[in-house]
Amino acid sequence: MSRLHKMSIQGIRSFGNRDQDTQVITFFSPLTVIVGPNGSGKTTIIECLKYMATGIMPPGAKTGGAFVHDPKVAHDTEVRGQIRLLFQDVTGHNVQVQRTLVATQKKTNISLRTLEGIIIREGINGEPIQITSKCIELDKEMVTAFGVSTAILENVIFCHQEESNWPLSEGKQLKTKFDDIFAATKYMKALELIRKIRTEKLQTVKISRAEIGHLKTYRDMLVQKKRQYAEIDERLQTSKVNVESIQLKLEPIDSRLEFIAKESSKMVDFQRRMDRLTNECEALKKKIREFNTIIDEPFQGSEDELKLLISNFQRDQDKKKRELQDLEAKKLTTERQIKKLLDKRTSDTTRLGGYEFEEKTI
Ligand SMILES: Nc1ncnc2c1ncn2[C@@H]1O[C@H](COP(=O)(O)OP(=O)(O)OP(=O)(O)O)[C@@H](O)[C@H]1O
Repeated sequence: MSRLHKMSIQGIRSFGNRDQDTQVITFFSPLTVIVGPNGSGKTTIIECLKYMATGIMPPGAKTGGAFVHDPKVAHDTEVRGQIRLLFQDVTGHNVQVQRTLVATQKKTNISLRTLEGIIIREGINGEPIQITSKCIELDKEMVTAFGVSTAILENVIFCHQEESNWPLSEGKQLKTKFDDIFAATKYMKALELIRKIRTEKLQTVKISRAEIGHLKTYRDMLVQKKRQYAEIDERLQTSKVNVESIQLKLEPIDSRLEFIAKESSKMVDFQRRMDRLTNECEALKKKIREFNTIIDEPFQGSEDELKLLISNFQRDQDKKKRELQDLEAKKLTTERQIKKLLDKRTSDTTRLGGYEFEEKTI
């Protein structure tokens, strides 16, 4: 449970803005009674507590600057109102908060501005940790520290005396207050949102169920495909083993086939040679037959004797060729001599003709 310890007020309503005007209120447990004559500042203390806890100023304070000590009363153009509160938060740690307001006297009115607040917390070892915080964040921090909602702080705990009769007000107003206090509006909105989200989620569930149905079919198909794949893979592995053993068996067959191919190629060459030789043989046989028709008396001797005979024949032929060549050379020489003699006879005949002509003319 949170608990108030002390609060100092300076420059708020009737509390002056000088240092010596600062008032410190110490709160007692379980009860603190604030007693004083009218206008002495009892309501101001409650307003200060409410402002510190919630950041909510009394009605009209923002526009008129009536919450801060009046600059006219202080005979100054600017008055700084400062409240400090020391309390124990719901976790049992001491927290010190400071909020500052500045009221400036303008020509016709007073303007009000809020300075950044300060929170000082106790660290793990009791050392103070200071955090400067923007007003809105400070308000949230205070709600957390007090462990009480803003609506309860505003309408129940620090309720302004002029508004304290709200439990006796009309039904609608009363409902609004209760809605505020119990944050019913938020709950209604939250419920509405939950219903909306539920509908959406139900729709999603419906779609998801349909998808699950499809996915189950796909999963079954996948399982079946996987099984088929495993079977095929197993068959493939067996086939691979078979292929390997067949390849091993094929190796000698391959080398045998290679050998056969080489032999076959040799055979083809041999066949070609044989064909060629057969043709040559046939041609020779034909020639022999032709020779046999020419030869009246076939040679009866051995091959060597024939070869010798042929060699002698050729030698005779060569000799005769040489004799023929000699004779032809002689013939040529004789022909040249004849030609010379004929030429000489022609010239002699011509000369003789000339002599005969001379003789006749003489
Ligand atoms: N802006 C201001 N500057 C200076 N003094 C102010 C300012 N606003 C209000 N006051 C003074 O503060 C006092 C009001 O104090 P408060 O209402 O807290 O007294 P109270 O003790 O609650 O009185 P009551 O018993 O009548 O409710 C008045 O005396 C008023 O003149």
